[in-house]
Amino acid sequence: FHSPVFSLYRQINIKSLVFSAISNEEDLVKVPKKFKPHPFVELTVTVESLTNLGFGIARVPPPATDVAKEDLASSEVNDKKWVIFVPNVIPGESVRVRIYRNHASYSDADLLEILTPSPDRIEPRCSLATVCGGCQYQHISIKRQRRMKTEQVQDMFERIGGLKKDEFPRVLDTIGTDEVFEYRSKITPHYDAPVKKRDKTIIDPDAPSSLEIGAIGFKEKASRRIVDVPYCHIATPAINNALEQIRHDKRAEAQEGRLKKPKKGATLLLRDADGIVETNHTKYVDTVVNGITFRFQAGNFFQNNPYMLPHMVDLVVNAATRLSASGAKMTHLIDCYCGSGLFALGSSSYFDVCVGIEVNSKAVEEAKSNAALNGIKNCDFVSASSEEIFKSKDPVKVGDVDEDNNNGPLLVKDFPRDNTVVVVDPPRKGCSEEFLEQLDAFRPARVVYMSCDPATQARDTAFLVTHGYTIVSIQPFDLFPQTRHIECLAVFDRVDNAIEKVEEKRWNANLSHLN
Ligand SMILES: C[S@@+](CC[C@H](N)C(=O)[O-])C[C@H]1O[C@@H](n2cnc3c(N)ncnc32)[C@H](O)[C@@H]1O
Repeated sequence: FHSPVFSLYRQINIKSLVFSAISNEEDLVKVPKKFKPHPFVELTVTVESLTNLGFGIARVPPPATDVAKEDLASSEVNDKKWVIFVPNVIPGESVRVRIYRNHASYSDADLLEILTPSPDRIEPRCSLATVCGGCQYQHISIKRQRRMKTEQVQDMFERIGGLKKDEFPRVLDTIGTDEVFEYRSKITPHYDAPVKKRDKTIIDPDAPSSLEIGAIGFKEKASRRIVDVPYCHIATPAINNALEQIRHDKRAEAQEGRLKKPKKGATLLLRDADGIVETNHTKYVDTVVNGITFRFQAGNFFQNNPYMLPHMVDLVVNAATRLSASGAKMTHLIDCYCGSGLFALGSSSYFDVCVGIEVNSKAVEEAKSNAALNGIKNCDFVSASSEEIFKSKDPVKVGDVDEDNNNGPLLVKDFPRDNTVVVVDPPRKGCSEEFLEQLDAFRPARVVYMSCDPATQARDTAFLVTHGYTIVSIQPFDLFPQTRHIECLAVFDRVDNAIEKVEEKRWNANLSHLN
């Protein structure tokens, strides 16, 4: 197993550097030294779970000098156990590892040997899988990958969302398509600053030298170094067909002195839109999702798994269009963080009015053009931060409202809240408190929350639940098989009289505190 960092150290005789070599957990308990495994120590550990970055978590107990052996099982000692992160493992596996870096409260280790492999361990398809940071789970069966994703979401809603298991519906099984390789429609390989390559046959030191690009690929696991990736197994075949030529052309540009920024590294773009691979960020590409054509700049945000994408839109539409608990029909949709209009346009035929808001003005232009391109007249898009949506004094401009309901300008804050769904799909950092407070002040009948980071989604869930929303469903899905990434859709319905109920709960809590 390749070691990402400290490979130089590893070339030295490691054993000779370890002054108190510890061979396994049992020995560690006996070693009379200050607890913190020394770098280069080899240990046998059992993997308990995975971090959200896909590393295995193992813990070793403090040595016997710190704690009596009979107390080792106590929960207090459990808290004192030293945490070790190991790549390329599966919970339940017993593995042999070597520490290579100590942090204040945990260590990073290399995987040396798998002693008890998990029944879910499989041979990775890619020969770079243990090194390349692009995939974390190629050694795990897809069934187990998806089960782990469900468990991780459940854990985050309990731990970060502060919810008790019986206080919210069980997280649904992670769904995904059969395309678990060759699905990714955008990759962005990097290379570091090119180095000078001198022709060794020329003796003159001032003779011109050409530039040479080293690895072109993705960052190594737990390192900033780039791994050369000539073929990416999760990228679409069209991307892999183009990749060889693009790598060759870039290297030729460097050698012939044609690079635009010869002293810098760079990131390349390969965007596959329905089989055509675009490498220019500003060129427009077309892709069709559920019968709607989306035209956007190749470098702009667009969901990267065309196989899962139609299902993702269907999930949002199904959640958004259900009747409310009191039987009300949803007629108005607000798509916050709307990008080039995926959810607003994808849902538009089920609603009277849809409005999207997006901070990237280029994406808003695209969303408006996409509405026109598809003959959709009931959608408007606003270029502003989502925090502004309920403050907006600009009337919503949609064909049907202007022509048929000539009742004056329609502002978003005046949407009928009992018939309004707010879809949110924020970046990884989730929604700001300012946005959530406005959402709470508007109090739509339903919130449909799409997230690429269930940790921040769980945090925002805590806000919604304490502000009178109930969780209808939590559905993770596998947008990026073989990787640690989890996409998750959580649906919330407003509980009528919730404010009174929340106040009542707070009041009771205060009373019980007094008792
Ligand atoms: C995860 S993407 C979702 C885009 C779109 N829903 C889709 O699926 O194609 C998040 C989007 O939020 C936008 N964004 C980030 N912060 C924002 C903010 N404060 N207000 C509005 N949009 C924001 C980004 O530009 C990006 O387009």
